[in-house]
Amino acid sequence: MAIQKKHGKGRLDKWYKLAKQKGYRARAAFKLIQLNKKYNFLEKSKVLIDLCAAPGSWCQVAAECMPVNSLIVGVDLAPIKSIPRVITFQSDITTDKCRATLRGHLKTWKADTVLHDGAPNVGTAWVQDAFTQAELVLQSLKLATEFLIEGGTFVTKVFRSRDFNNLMWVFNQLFTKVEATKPPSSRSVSAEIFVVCRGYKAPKRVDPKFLDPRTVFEELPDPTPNNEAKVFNPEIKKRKRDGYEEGDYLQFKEVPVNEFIETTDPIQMLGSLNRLSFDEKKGGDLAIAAISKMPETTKEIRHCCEDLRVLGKKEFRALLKWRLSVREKFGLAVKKANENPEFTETAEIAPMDEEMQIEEELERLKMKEAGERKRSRRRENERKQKEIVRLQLHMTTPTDIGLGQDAEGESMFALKNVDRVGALDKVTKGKMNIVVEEDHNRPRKDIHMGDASEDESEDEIADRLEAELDGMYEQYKEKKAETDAKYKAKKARQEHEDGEWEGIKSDAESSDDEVAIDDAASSEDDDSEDEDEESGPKKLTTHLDGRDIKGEDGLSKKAAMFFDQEIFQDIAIGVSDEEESGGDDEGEDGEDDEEDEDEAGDIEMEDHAIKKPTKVQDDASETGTNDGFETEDEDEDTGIEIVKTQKDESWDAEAEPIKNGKLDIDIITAEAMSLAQRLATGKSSAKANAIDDGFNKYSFRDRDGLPDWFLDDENKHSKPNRPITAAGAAAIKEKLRALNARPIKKVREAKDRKKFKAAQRLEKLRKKSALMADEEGMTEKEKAANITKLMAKAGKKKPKAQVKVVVARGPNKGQGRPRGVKGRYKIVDARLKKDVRAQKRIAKRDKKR
Ligand SMILES: C[S@@+](CC[C@H](N)C(=O)[O-])C[C@H]1O[C@@H](n2cnc3c(N)ncnc32)[C@H](O)[C@@H]1O
Repeated sequence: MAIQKKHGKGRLDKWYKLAKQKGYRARAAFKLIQLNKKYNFLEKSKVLIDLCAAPGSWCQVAAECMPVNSLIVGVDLAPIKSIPRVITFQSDITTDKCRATLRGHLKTWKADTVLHDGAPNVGTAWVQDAFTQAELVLQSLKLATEFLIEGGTFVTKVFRSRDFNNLMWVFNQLFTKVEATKPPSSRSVSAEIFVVCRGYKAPKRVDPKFLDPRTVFEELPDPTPNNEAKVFNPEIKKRKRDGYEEGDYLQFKEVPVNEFIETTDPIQMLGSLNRLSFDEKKGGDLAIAAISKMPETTKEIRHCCEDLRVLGKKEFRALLKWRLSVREKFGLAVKKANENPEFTETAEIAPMDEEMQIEEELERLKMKEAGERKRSRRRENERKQKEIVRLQLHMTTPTDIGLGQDAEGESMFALKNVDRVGALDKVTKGKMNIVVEEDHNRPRKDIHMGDASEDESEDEIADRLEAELDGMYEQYKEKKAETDAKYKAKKARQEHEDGEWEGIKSDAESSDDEVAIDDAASSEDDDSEDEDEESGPKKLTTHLDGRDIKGEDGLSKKAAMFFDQEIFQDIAIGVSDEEESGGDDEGEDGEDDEEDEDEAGDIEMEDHAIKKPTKVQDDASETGTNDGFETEDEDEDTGIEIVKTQKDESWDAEAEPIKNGKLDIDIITAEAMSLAQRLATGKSSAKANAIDDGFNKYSFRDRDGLPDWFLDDENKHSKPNRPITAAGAAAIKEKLRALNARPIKKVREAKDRKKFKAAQRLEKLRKKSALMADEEGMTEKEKAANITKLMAKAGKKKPKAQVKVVVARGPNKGQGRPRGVKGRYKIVDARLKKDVRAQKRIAKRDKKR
């Protein structure tokens, strides 16, 4: 049974083995070691409390890392075998008795660090367990607030559950720096995460609500970005599960259109139905037939009735107007006020105009919709919780569920993720109070990104949705960067090349769940409020604006920078100029940034890059190092890479690229090689054709104002298909073969070392000869003979020191230098020596035969 359990969680992993080797009582030791490596809190601590310490591996680590004579106190429900330099006792950390015992041990001292690795036994009821664990965390925090010194550190394990954000918020209220991190030794399938809270603020009085699980983990009615701000709002009640109406299990709802005309609550109908049917068999035949024939019942109205769920404000308005006119024709009462009985009274007193009426109706619709959204969110949360349970049972992996890493598709389209962005960012930075203020003072659109605000115009809504989509895309990119090393590398390259990434990057970082958790505190929590105010959409706008900055020539900033390079000094840029210069200056700053090409006036080879002049590549092995050329990572999208040779200082766009019948440019893709070969034929038609080819559907794409996600997607899939000739492919193959044939770096370095040593020896020799030449007591002949001797000696290889082979014998064999052996020696096994000799003998005998 025990063995099974060990295998069950993959316990016999490297950390388990390492813990065994090092004598730690649990593999958990490495979690603390790794946390301490990152944050260095143990070395600075003199007093430490380890809550939930059994079997005691954290205490062992603390005893190793903390200064001698430190006080370490460990407590657990389970007994802890004694550990040198550590005081341990058995108690429940949620009890007063435990508190009193701790006080007894610490006397008047304060703890520099409080550790908590407590976990109730995680079984099948994971959701319940997670909650109890969260309660344990709060309990340990309570003890920490009592025993920690100002500036002290609290390290706790937390499970990534729905209470996680609430806990983070509380930590942020009590500590200056809070970071959540998962040490490498923590199993990836485990939902545990460690939160390191540094700089205890030691407030005079801690609001008991901060430490009361009932308030902290209270379920929120509306998981909008600022929901955590309402954690302590006593008015918030638990969410009610309403589910489907009794007996109503149909999701698609349809009623005959005449019911809509007759109803007194049309808004309710529009909000809850999917379709208004004109099918005469389904409703009052006559009424429907009459409605159908009316001129007011236009094609558009019929179309709107087909699917109410996809309608917008405008269509609803049209339907309501149409209903009124049909009612009028039927001689039914047409109330100017909202016909909902709820509002009838008000209508009589102060009749609203139609516009206001519609607005109000729409508002109600919106509220209803919001309710539905909430319900679907709740269903989604429940699904995730089930997934977590499945995860605990090893039926799934964390990436399958939304634990900070939604599946790609989900993260792209789950609007709620965007909602969380700002909230979590602010939660982790402890700025919830600021959010609350903003909530009061600002229009809702800044905060409730997911819900439409009443005052928003259609344009504003569109803008907001666009910004949300941009935000989601940034988030998606961040997540992708976390999991996809290739993507990360590409992004890093982009960042390196393009300072414009900065804004987006920080924005996205702050918007990412995981990143926010891991990096929140490290990214300096002192961010000013102003920075907080500049949330998502604003920064995104900055980014877009930044990209649109035009250079003097009307080029984009990036293109302008590119053409600022020396090699373009003499080249006039633009379509006409290009023609003037014979069409040779077709390069441009390729990579992925096709958007620049139009602005730069470069009409061709959009993916191709002309690199800044660098040195020749050829005699790299000669020089012994690869400093003969600049190493550039090849981007998958890069086309041509033209490297200016050292000799050819006068390289310019018009220089002849063919020398001795060979292309004197460094081309790294088959497409580019094919094109270059075509051009290198020197035929004017080839050049003209190449230019003509440049005028294709990809050349003049208008990308102004298009969102990043769209452009990135387009860049990925919509690119010109350039022909590759057999000769072009062969040339590239040959190039690569030659490149591969070059000695590897290590060999070149070894050769270099050899050369360097030879030069050193020569220098020594030169000095000695000079001394000898100056010596007075020697004849010239003697001097010459001596110098020749010196030179001969220097040229000789030093004989390799003999290695004495010693057979290991006796009880102490293999321990220390054998007696009577001087110089280099090698201990061999007697058996091995005999075997080797026997083999040699046999080989000799066979040879003789
Ligand atoms: C993961 S283990 C701790 C491992 C420990 N950090 C180490 O390095 O050896 C979790 C411990 O929490 C303890 N625990 C759970 N609830 C507790 C409570 N209310 N009071 C004290 N200890 C508790 C359990 O007894 C268990 O030994």
